[in-house]
Amino acid sequence: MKQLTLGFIGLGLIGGSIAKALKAACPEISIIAYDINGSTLALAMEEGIADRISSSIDASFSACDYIFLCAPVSKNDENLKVLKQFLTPSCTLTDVGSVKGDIHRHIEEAGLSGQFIGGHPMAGSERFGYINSKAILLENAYYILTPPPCVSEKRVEDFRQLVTAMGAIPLVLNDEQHDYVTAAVSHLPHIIASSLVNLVKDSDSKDGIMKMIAAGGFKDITRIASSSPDMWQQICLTNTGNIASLLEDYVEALIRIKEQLYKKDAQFLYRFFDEARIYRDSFIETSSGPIKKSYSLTIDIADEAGALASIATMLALNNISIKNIGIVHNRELEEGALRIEFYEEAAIQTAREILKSRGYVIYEKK
Ligand SMILES: NC(=O)c1ccc[n+]([C@@H]2O[C@H](COP(=O)([O-])OP(=O)(O)OC[C@H]3O[C@@H](n4cnc5c(N)ncnc54)[C@H](O)[C@@H]3O)[C@@H](O)[C@H]2O)c1
Ligand SMILES: O=C(O)C(=O)C[C@]1(C(=O)O)C=C[C@@H](O)C=C1
Repeated sequence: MKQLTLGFIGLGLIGGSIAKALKAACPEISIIAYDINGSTLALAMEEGIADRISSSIDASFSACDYIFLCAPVSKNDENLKVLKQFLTPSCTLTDVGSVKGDIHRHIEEAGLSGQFIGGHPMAGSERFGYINSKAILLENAYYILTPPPCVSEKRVEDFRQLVTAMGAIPLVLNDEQHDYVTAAVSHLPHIIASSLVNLVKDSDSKDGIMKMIAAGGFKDITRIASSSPDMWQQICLTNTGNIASLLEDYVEALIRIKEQLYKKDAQFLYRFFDEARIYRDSFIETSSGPIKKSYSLTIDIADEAGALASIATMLALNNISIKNIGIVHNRELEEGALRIEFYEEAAIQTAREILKSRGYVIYEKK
C-alpha cells in the first residue's frame, strides 16, 4: 500500500481502534489526529499511533488521503463545517457513525458527496475512549460502506482495500438499507437490553436479591446496557423511524407471547423457543462473521487480599491484555473463582501456561 496520510477527527474507541489496526498493518502510514481531549492525543503520540497531533482542525489535514470523522455524531456536523475549507478533492472523507442517513444528508448539503464514503464498523464495546481502543476490535468484523451513487468505483475499491488492511470485512450497502438493518440487529437490541435492566432494577427487592443472583443469561443479554448513554441517545434521535417501526413489531410479538403464556399454549411456546434456537445457532456457523470467539478461562483463587491484583500484575508483566476480569459468584466451587477474558487466542494460550506454572487450577468451557 502506498504511503498514505490519514487524518482522524476524534480518536476514541473506534477512531483509536482503526488507527491502531492500520498502523499495525502498514507502519509506513502517517497519522494526523485531532481530538478535544488533549491527553488522548498525548497518549496516541507516546504510543506511536499518531505521527502528528493538532490542537484544532486546520490546514495540516490538507495533506490527508483519507479523513475519518470519529467524534460523536452530533459533533461530526460541526467539525465538517470547519474541515471543508481544508479538504483537497483527492481526499476521501469517511465517518464511523452508527446511523448513516443524517451524515449523508449533511454531506450532500455541503456538496461533498463525490468524495464521501460512509463507514460503519460492526464492532464495538460497551467501553469508550482511546484508552479502550484495540486493533483487534475490528478483526473479522463486517465494516459497512455506504458510498453515495456518484462516488467513483475506484474510490470505493481503494477504500475497500484499506478496510481489508484493518482486518475487517468490507460490505457495501446504501444508507437506507444500512439504517434499517442496523436498527434491527444493533439499535433495537440496545433498547431491549436497557429496558430489561431497568425492569429488574424496578422489580428488585430492597436487599437487591435479583441483582445478586443474576447469572450468565441475564449478563449475556444485558452487557450492552453498560454502553455510553450519549451515543445511544444520539442513535435513537437520528434513526428514529426505523427503530420505532421495529419496536412496534417487537411489542406486538411480546404481546402475542404474553397471550399464549396465559393460555399455557405448550405448542406455541415450544415453537417459539425452537425457531429462535435454530436461527441463532445458524449465526455461529458463519465463522468469519462478527461474532467473535470468547477467549476466557476461570481459575480458583484464594479468598485473601491482593489475590486478584497479583494475577493481574503477573499477566501484565507478560504483556497480556485483559479484556474483562471478575469474580464469579454463580458456581459450585468452594473457594472464590475468577473469570478472565482475553482478546485473542495467543494471549489465552500464554496466560494458561503462566497460570499453570504457578499452580493455579484452570477451568475452561469446551
Ligand atoms: N462504541 C461502539 O461500539 C461503536 C461501534 C461502531 C461505531 N460507533 C460510532 O463511532 C462514533 C464514535 O464512537 P466511539 O465509541 O469511538 O466514542 P468515544 O467516546 O470512544 O470516542 C469519541 C471521541 O471523540 C472525541 N470528541 C468529542 N467531541 C469532539 C469534537 N467536538 N471534536 C473532536 N473530537 C471530539 C472524544 O474526546 C473521544 O475521544 C459514534 O458516532 C458511534 O456511533 C461506535
Ligand atoms: O459489542 C458491542 O458492545 C456493541 O454494541 C457494538 C455495536 C453493536 O450493536 O453490535 C454497537 C454499535 C455500533 O454501531 C456497532 C456495533
